[in-house]
Amino acid sequence: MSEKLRIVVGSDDAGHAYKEALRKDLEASGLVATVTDVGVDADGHTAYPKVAIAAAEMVARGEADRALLVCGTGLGVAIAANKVKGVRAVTAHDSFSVERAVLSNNAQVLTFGQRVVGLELARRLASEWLTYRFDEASASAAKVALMDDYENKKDHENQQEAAA
Ligand SMILES: O=C[C@H](O)[C@H](O)COP(=O)(O)O
Repeated sequence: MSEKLRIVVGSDDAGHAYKEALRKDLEASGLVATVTDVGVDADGHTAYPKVAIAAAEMVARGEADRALLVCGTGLGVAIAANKVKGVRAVTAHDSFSVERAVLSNNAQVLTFGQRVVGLELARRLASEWLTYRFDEASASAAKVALMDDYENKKDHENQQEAAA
């Protein structure tokens, strides 16, 4: 396996228990370089977009390699993280999707729903997720690049519009 990952974890109150368990697993795994917890704490009522965007921005700035986020369904944190430029976030509750999220989509963000998936499955999926690395030389790379191209093109158009 290639070098150890820097991972950021986060959740809203609906995902707090899983986030805590997953953070402890990551810390104990010996397979990650750093684990950064962006909240929420046990009494936290921070809305899921705030936590998800904070984590995704760390990935976008290059301060973390990946993020693992939990809310009630996993959906809200994925939607919010995907608003951050350059970030690809997916909700995945099965082994094959977790594998393809990395190997096909180069998704840096994986999300779980505490109200959807069992804790032991989430823990297993997170440990599998750690073992995958996207191959920039794979046939999937050109497909992922199409998303970046679109994002960059829209950015450029918006900048031109703003300057006009
Ligand atoms: O996607 C959103 C999450 O499931 C969140 O934890 C719960 O959001 P809600 O309280 O708006 O249903």
